[in-house]
Amino acid sequence: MLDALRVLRDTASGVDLPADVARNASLDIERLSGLLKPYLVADTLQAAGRTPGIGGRAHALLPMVHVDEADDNRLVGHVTFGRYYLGGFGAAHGGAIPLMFDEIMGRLSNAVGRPMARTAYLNVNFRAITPIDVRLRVEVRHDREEGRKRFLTAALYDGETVTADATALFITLKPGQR
Ligand SMILES: CCCCC/C=C\C/C=C\C/C=C\C/C=C\CCCC(=O)SCCNC(=O)CCNC(=O)[C@H](O)C(C)(C)COP(=O)(O)OP(=O)(O)OC[C@H]1O[C@@H](n2cnc3c(N)ncnc32)[C@H](O)[C@@H]1OP(=O)(O)O
Repeated sequence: MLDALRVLRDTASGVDLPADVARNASLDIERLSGLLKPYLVADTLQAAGRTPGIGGRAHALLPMVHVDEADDNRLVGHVTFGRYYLGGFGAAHGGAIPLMFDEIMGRLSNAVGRPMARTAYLNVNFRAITPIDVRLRVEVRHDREEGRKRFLTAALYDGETVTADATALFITLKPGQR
């Protein structure tokens, strides 16, 4: 369902509709919302964002990063920002890129049984335009750990060009910390 929703999101972002088609589409989307509403649950029970086995953690907002290689301290994956993430002139929105970094760096930070950590900072440099609808490579490194602090770095590549890179600090939550 989320795959279909992603396709809808990209398609809806890319069209310019006549009014009658827009009205009919709105009615269909409202009908779908009505179909799902009886299944709303507490946020601690929802599938979205809490299902690691499903692409993008089943989180509808997240760009889908496919992991190609990973070990305890390094991850290589690929991502394609669809039309939904367009900022302008063929480039991904500058907010979508930190979103992707936070997610994939967070995933490596929390991997291999490391206890849950939260992002304390995420610094992103935009080095070149990040094109939409192009398969990009993302590389993440877990560089070092100092007590509760985990330092990670990441870069996003279009071919050999680094389009953005990031440094992040994740802090391990204390027992009982929410
Ligand atoms: C949203 C959570 C998602 C969870 C998903 C759940 C289930 C899904 C299943 C699997 C998950 C798999 C992957 C997850 C993928 C992505 C994860 C995304 C993560 C996020 O997107 S998460 C949301 C954004 N994030 C926040 O919402 C943080 C708000 N904030 C806080 O919750 C606190 O702020 C906290 C806990 C960070 C620290 O608070 P604290 O009280 O525990 O610790 P304290 O402040 O003492 O800091 C200890 C030492 O870190 C230094 N320090 C702290 N902050 C610093 C900074 N900014 N710069 C430089 N140094 C800093 C201090 O200076 C001190 O250093 P020292 O010990 O040397 O004095």
